[in-house]
Amino acid sequence: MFTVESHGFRLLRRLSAAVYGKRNVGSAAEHMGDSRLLADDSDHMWVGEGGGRSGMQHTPVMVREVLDCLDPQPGQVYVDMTFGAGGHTKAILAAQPDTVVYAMDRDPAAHNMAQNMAKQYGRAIRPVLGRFSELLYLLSSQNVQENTVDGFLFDVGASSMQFDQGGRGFALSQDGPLDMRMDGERFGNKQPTAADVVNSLGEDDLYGIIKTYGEERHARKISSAIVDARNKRPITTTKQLAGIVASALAPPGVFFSFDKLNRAVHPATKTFQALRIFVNDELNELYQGLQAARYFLKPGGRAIVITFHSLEDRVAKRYFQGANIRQHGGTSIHQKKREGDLLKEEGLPEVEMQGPRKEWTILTSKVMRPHWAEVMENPRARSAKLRAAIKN
Ligand SMILES: C[S@@+](CC[C@H](N)C(=O)[O-])C[C@H]1O[C@@H](n2cnc3c(N)ncnc32)[C@H](O)[C@@H]1O
Repeated sequence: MFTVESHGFRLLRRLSAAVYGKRNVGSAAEHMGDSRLLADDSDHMWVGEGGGRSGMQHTPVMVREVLDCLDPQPGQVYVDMTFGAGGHTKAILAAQPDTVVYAMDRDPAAHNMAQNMAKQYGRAIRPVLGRFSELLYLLSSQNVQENTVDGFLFDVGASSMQFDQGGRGFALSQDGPLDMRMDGERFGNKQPTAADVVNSLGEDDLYGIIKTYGEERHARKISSAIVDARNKRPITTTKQLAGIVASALAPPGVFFSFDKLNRAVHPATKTFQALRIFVNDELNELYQGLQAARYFLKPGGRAIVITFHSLEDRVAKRYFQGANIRQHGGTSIHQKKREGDLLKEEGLPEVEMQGPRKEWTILTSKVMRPHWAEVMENPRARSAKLRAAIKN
């Protein structure tokens, strides 16, 4: 299982160091464009991707529920931790124009959008470029003090804009360099790409990533197929990887699962998701972001987290419950055993437990899901889960 400060985190740091020292695998820029192996190379937006047609702007999810939970009041201060295309930020400002929203995103393209939007909204939008894990530094350097913010919103994962640009390497539906970094540009060539991961890590590590972050039951077959393929030539494109995974699992053209909306799921969907989560260290980022948000929230301030994946949801749920995120709770004994075997913890410091006084009052005793009408309108919303809590 994913554990904060876990195997995955250390593996990523090790790989970063290796990439920083020497780029010895085909870089994402060496785009070779092999589409032969992909079972279907039509311009179809596969399940698990942005959920809209190419070129579409990101449609914000669960806007009404976000506003109900935040309940914005005049003079309040919010942090939109995942600005994206600014849909939620705009909704907050439309509901209550007399507020200030710090609009944060790690992706420089999203940050540019925030800067452009700020030109229309003036001081109501304050763009911030960076990661959740940098929040303490970033907000402090804008003179935001401890216990002063009224609300934080996390709408995690990747945006439709990220999926829609083949050149960024997130999408199964479009050929492009196998990159997947949300903020690769910020760190030059030092941060590992998905191509670095599939070409450099050992088979067991690949298995661990695909199994853990993709919750993929065919992880062993896939990791072995990746290693076989890369021994012939480096894996550098999204279509190449999608084809390798599809060929490992089924004859080309055969899709054996369907989503809730009865749409075919590409066999490589979970592998792509796993690589994206790993490359961007998404689970550790969320956990660190929640901790930093707590520091800045006023007592009575609210934190809202929208997730699209059970592992992310588990981080939010357990964090609000005050559980020790490094402990394996809330899963079956078999899952605990599998997860424990998969990623063994190494004596790292314990995360602080909630003391006798609860740190959060949970607003969503039952996780909130989007209304079916929203899902019909915006299929990307189908797996969204919203949790909200008040800082005590
Ligand atoms: C689902 S989109 C958010 C969409 C947005 N709510 C809207 O309405 O347009 C998620 C965004 O969060 C950003 N993001 C993901 N992880 C992040 C992190 N650790 N730190 C900062 N931004 C992050 C991504 O770059 C992406 O733009």
